[in-house]
Amino acid sequence: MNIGNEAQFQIYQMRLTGQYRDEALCISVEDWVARAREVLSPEAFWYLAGASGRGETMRANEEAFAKWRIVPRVFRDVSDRDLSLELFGERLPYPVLLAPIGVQSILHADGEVAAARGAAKLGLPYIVSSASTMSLETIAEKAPGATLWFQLYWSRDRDVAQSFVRRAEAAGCKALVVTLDTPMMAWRERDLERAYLPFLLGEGLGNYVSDPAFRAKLRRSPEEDPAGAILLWTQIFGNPGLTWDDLEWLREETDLPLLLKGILHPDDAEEAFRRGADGIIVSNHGGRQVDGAVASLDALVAIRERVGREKVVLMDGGVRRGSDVVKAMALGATAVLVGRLYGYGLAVDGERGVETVLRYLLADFDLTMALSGHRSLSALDANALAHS
Ligand SMILES: Cc1cc2nc3c(=O)[nH]c(=O)nc-3n(C[C@H](O)[C@H](O)[C@H](O)COP(=O)(O)O)c2cc1C
Ligand SMILES: O=C(O)C(=O)c1ccccc1
Repeated sequence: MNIGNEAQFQIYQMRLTGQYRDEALCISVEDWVARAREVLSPEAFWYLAGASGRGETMRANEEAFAKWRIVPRVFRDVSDRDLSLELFGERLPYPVLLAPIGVQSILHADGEVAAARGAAKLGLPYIVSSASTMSLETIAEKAPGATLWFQLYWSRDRDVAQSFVRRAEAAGCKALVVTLDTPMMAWRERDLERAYLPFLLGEGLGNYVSDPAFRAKLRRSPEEDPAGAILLWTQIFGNPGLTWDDLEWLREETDLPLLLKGILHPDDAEEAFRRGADGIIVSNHGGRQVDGAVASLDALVAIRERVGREKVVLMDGGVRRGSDVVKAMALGATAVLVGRLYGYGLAVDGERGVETVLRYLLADFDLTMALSGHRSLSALDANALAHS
C-alpha cells in the first residue's frame, strides 16, 4: 500500500481497536508544535522554534510556499506511486532528508540517536551536525540501519576540520555537507535575552571532545577541564576567513559527495559547481542567520534557472506539509530537507515522535502527489503550479 493510504488506515484502525491515545497522537504541524511547547523548557523551545532578528526570513520561508498553487491533473492512473529517486548512487524512498540540527539532547534525552533511528525507520538520510551532543561514531553505532551524512562546521583549526572529514568517511557517511552561512551566530534576540548558548553548558561538543586533533590542542583533557574545552571550542568553531580558494583543499581531501549548504545567490550556486561541489543546499538556515534574507523557495527558483536541470540542488526552510514538498520539487529541488519539523517530533516523543511526524509528512506528500495527478517525481515540473 502507498504510505499515504497506509497512514490513514493506521490512524482509523487505532480508533477502531480502542488504541487511539489522545495524548500520544499529534496530526497537524500545529499539534506537534503545541505539544513540543508543553514538554520543553522555554529556552529549549525557543532554541528550536526561534529565528534571528524579527523572524522575517523564517516567516518568508513558509509564506513563499503560499505564493504558489498546485494545479491538479486528472485521469492519470495514480493507483501506485513511486516517489523514490537516485542520489549519489543510492536510492532514496522519498525526496526528503533530515537537516542537521545541533545539540539534540536539548530536545530529548536520547538526542541524535533517537532522531537517526526514527529517520531510518522510513529510510530517510539523517545529516549529523558537527555540533551534535553525541559523537558521530556513537550515533553510527547506536542507529545501525541509518543512512548518515555528515555536516561540517569547517573549523578555523585545519587539523580539526581534516579530522572531522576522516571520521565522516570512517563512520560510513554517504556525503559531506559544508555549512557556509554560520561562521558565527547571528544576532538571536531570544537566545541573547536568556544568555542562552548550549555550549556554555558543555552540551554539543560530542564531536569535539572525542576528536584526537581537538584533544591534542588542550593542555588538560576535557574530562579534567570542561571549561578549557569549551573555551577552545569558542575559539575554533567558526571560520569567517574562508574563501572560494579554500574549497580546493577540501575537495582534494575527500572523495565523498560534497555539498555546500547555505547558498542563496545564483552566482554562488554557479561558482560552487565550477569549484567542484557535487551539490548545493539552498538554505537560509531556517531564518536563523541573516534576518531579511531571501526565502529559500524564491532563491531555489532563481538558482535552478541559472545552473540548469541536471545539477543536484537540495533546499530547506519552511517545509511543513506535503504540498510544500510537491511545490519545492515542481520548482526544481532535487530533494528537500526538513529541520524544525522533526525537532518537534523528537521533543514530543523521541524516536517514535520523529518517525511519526515524518510518516505523516510523507503520507501527506504521497496523497497530494496522487491527487494532483503525479505518480512519480520525474513528471513534476513548474507546469504543475500556478502563481496564487
Ligand atoms: C535548532 C536548530 C539547530 C540547527 N543546527 C544546525 C547545525 O548544527 N548545522 C547546520 O548546518 N544547520 C543547522 N540548522 C539549520 C537546519 O539544518 C536547516 O537549515 C533549517 O532548520 C531548515 O529550516 P526549517 O527548520 O524551516 O525546516 C539548525 C536549525 C535549527 C532549527
Ligand atoms: O542554532 C543553529 O542554527 C545552529 O546552527 C547551531 C550551531 C551550533 C550549535 C547549535 C546550533
